[in-house]
Amino acid sequence: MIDLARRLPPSAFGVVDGQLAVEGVAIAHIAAEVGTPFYLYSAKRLRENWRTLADAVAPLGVAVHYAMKANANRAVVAVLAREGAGADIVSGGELTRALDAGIPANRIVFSGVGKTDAEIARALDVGIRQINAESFEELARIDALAGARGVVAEVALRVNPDVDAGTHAKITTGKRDNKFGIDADRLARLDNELKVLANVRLVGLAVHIGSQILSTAPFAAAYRRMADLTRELRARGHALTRLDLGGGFGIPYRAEAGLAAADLAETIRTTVGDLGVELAIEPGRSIVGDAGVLVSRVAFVKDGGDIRFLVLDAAMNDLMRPAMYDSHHDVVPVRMPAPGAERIDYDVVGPICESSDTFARRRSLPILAAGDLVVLATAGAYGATMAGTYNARALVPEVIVDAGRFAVTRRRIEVEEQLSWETVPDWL
Ligand SMILES: Cc1ncc(COP(=O)(O)O)c(C=O)c1O
Ligand SMILES: N[C@@H](CCCC[NH3+])C(=O)O
Repeated sequence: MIDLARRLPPSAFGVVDGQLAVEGVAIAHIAAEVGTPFYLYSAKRLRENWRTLADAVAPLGVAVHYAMKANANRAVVAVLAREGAGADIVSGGELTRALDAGIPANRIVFSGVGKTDAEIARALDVGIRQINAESFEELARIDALAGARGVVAEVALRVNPDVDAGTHAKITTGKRDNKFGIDADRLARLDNELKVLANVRLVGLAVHIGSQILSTAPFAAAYRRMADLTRELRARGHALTRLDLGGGFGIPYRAEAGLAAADLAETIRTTVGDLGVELAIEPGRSIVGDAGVLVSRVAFVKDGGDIRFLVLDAAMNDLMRPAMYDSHHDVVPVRMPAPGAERIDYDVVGPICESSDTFARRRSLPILAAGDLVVLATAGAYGATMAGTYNARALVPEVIVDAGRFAVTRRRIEVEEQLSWETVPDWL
């Protein structure tokens, strides 16, 4: 129905009085109160995405651990916690945020190649469900820290299955030359390693091959590999009862189809469904991606001769993905153009002094003027969590809408406040 807004899910985004609205609330109204740029999330869409995935895998008994790195906003995680989400965390900070949102410790798993002693110790102290260890070195460290506490740590071993996920090179994680997990053919070492690690109980294996994967084939290959390895290790006497299948389920950023939850469920069923283990997945992007947009105002329309630049007040520090991965985000004007209105090509850029501060090149859009609002669509995942303060910019606010109400869930952190984070030593 909104022809410009292919990536704005109609259950959350619509047009009211010729203006883009979220859950019936005019985005221009929120922008007038909050100031631009800001992230805007729909609680309704978060719940919808959660239920679509959780319901699809429920018949297989799959636990869903939301990957906090995609969006760790307090209100966003609280919405998911109330839906019954567990969490996949990669830092002590994410542990704090997961617990704060009300996710029970026994539904939290901890991934990551470089966990610190303090992070492991805290995870053990609060009693999380499982640590996903990524190396034999980490296994030994967990053993020592668990021993010092008189507890036995439940650990899954993340395996690198050497599967090409067919995604962007910067977000692939399951190839042998990636830093993640232990090579499957080095698992033979486990038998001896575990003999001397009395404070670690190996409960299962874990895998995560990358992000924004749009076909089931790489998942099927990785999951089959995990099924084989689980059987092999069991045959060697390891009592494995769990298998963590990771996340990575791709969503549409342009015209492509996302990975359907039903297809994922079917892939899980046919590859690991009969393994007799507790299964889990770790979705991030597929839960929050299309539930959020970045709202920005046009600062200038600059005539650059051959190129017309749409200079926004949002920049790469607010939404890093285009600069980092050349990723596509639909740019959608908040005021709907008249049918048949003229369109021209713009390079959509931010104000930062880097050429990579470019959201889109040669993007066909209706004619826009300084002061107009636009949204960058599909920005709910890896948007605010990857934002920074480059060029001494403010950290942008985050706003959540639910059933016709909106609230600023993180306020803008102005540079004056950022100054208070730092001191100048008096001996300098
Ligand atoms: C271990 C782990 N689990 C889950 C995820 C979530 O991935 P996605 O947001 O693509 O679902 C990631 C990020 O790629 C990850 O590194
Ligand atoms: N940050 C990446 C995804 C990486 C996922 C983390 N393992 C993105 O925006 O697409």
